[in-house]
Amino acid sequence: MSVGHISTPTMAFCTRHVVRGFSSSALRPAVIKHVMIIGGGQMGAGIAQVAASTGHSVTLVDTSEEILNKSVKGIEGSLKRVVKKKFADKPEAGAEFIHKVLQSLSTSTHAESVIQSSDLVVEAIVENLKVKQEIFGRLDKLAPQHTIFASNTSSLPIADIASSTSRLDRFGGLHFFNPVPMMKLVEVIATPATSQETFDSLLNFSKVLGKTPVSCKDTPGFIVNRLLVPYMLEAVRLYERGHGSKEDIDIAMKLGAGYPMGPFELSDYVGLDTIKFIIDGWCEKDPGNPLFKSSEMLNKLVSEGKLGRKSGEGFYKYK
Ligand SMILES: CC(=O)CC(=O)SCCNC(=O)CCNC(=O)[C@H](O)C(C)(C)COP(=O)(O)OP(=O)(O)OC[C@H]1O[C@@H](n2cnc3c(N)ncnc32)[C@H](O)[C@@H]1OP(=O)(O)O
Ligand SMILES: NC(=O)C1=CN([C@@H]2O[C@H](COP(=O)(O)OP(=O)(O)OC[C@H]3O[C@@H](n4cnc5c(N)ncnc54)[C@H](O)[C@@H]3O)[C@@H](O)[C@H]2O)C=CC1
Repeated sequence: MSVGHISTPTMAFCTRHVVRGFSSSALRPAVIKHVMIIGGGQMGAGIAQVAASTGHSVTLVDTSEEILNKSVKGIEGSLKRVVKKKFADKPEAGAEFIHKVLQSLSTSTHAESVIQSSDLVVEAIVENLKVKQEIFGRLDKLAPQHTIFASNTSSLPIADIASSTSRLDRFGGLHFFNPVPMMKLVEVIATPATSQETFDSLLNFSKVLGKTPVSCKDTPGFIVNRLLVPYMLEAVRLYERGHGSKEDIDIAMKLGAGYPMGPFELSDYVGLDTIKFIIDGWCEKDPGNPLFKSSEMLNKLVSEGKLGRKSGEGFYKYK
């Protein structure tokens, strides 16, 4: 399926190679023009939208046309919200902007046929190490030398994901926040093997997207999730202990701590499956750490398919 027309792939490295191990005359961050985003869920669709809105040609990849149709519908809806503000007095310019963004966006169920023209691959599929390794390992064999790989993982070590490829110097983390069009932060993660040029390219790319990047080490949860996820789990445990209703806890953290969403609203927003993957993974690695203890309530909701907003029910019900 094609939403828009992809222009002829731009070989951003036609003048010089910029990654370690290449015959580069000068080491400079790469110019990233064509981006492949793998995973058209909440995060992948948001990243695709922002990248297509900032002059990149973008291909969004997922496993079925049905999912991709839904992703594109979501992007259209989000673009309308953006345009309502950005072009408040100029509806025609707003409509033209949406048209242009959608022209820069195409979709595919076959990453292999897109990889040759990709300067950057951003993976935003399910939070599962084996699945992420499998997809990167497969694409690594087909990707041009210059192509940079990045994962949007919330919690998995970037080095573990990268280990399925032969491009350790051209592999890093690009961790976006939900909802991507609104959240200004990107955590840029370097492993010990990530080259400076790759890291600089990822920093530059984040800035071109209009985001503020921060530099992170490849440690569990990087910065934000290392603080945020134990907080969300502690809220669930507080509720499990009967020390507050979820509604009161949410109100308390919004009005008492100035958070835009309470911990239960935020957990539903992020996705309970994602939170469970994160906490289970950390608990497995560091079982004695009380901050990484799971919750029976969370496990039960996930086992019942109550994953939060995306499934219609989590801690709360959504229509
Ligand atoms: C798990 C991980 O690995 C990392 C993570 O992502 S952790 C999660 C991080 N995210 C957060 O903490 C989000 C916290 N929540 C918020 O910041 C806000 O509640 C929110 C921005 C999501 C929504 O804001 P709100 O005031 O509650 O709701 P709402 O009035 O609908 O939206 C506010 C504005 O955002 C815009 N907006 C919200 N979602 C949008 C989207 N997906 N696309 C475009 N615009 C959007 C709305 O159009 C609205 O604009 P106006 O104010 O101009 O009308
Ligand atoms: N939900 C959140 O708030 C955040 C999530 N993340 C991370 O981003 C990633 C994606 O999360 P979400 O978008 O929330 O998940 P999601 O469940 O909304 O979307 C995942 C998408 O990946 C697709 N997918 C699964 N396997 C695939 C494959 N082999 N090839 C192509 N597509 C495949 C699924 O069909 C689905 O559309 C996870 O690693 C998560 O930890 C990062 C920041 C915030």
